[in-house]
Amino acid sequence: MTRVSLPKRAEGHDRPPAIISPSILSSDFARLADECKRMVDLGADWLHVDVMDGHFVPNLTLGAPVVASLRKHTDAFIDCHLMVTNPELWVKDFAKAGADMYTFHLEAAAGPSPDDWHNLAPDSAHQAVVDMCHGVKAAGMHVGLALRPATPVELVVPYIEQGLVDMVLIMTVEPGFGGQSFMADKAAKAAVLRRRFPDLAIQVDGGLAPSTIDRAAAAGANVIVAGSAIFGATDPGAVMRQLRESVTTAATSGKAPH
Ligand SMILES: O=C(CO)[C@H](O)[C@H](O)COP(=O)(O)O
Repeated sequence: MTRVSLPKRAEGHDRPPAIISPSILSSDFARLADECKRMVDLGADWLHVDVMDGHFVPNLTLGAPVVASLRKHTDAFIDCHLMVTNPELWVKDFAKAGADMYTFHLEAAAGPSPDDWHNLAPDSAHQAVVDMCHGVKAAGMHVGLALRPATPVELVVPYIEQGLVDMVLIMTVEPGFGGQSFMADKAAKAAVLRRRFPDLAIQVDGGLAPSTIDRAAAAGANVIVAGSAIFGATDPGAVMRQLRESVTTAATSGKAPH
């Protein structure tokens, strides 16, 4: 059983509520527990933990032991983004550490070779990805499926249709580093999913800020990850309120996602 349920779409809204998930990649790791508490006190819904293995992406961050330490200091929903090859290796460790969401990359789960995802058919589910989804669920976490900027969004549809996925993460920068520029055309992928799946949690990650959020909100994203824009602000609470307001306004505008 997952520890916390995902919030549901309210009547009159065209998507589930806004969820703001500050990326701790931009925090002071030496003061991680305090930084996370500060974010939650200022209005963060989730805490986004970027796990990088130096292989799937050219950067190294942290693993399950850090999540386990953090869990001792917070009850907040811990939203883990695994930018790793072989994501199946770490499912049990992250579940034991207290992670709530385990988001892995379709490209990493599709097969042993980094290019295997090119062979996925858009209209059928691939067994390795299905097995990953079942494994994460069985371990008691929510299932997130992430896409690199170049990966077509249609590839995730079969897994959503089969009820295997709780959230899709659309990367709006090349994964690996905080502080990059937002790719607006990648945010538009959210509209493809939102038109078909009004209740799906759709996360966007990379370059989100008050200056870019409207594009992601118009496309139908509701889970917003932001690192540098929140941690680098003099008033992080105000930034989180702006991000939330943009998503809520778009969700009740009656306009089709675009
Ligand atoms: O996944 C990530 C990088 O791979 C980060 O979560 C993301 O880039 C957030 O940082 P910023 O908001 O500064 O772009």
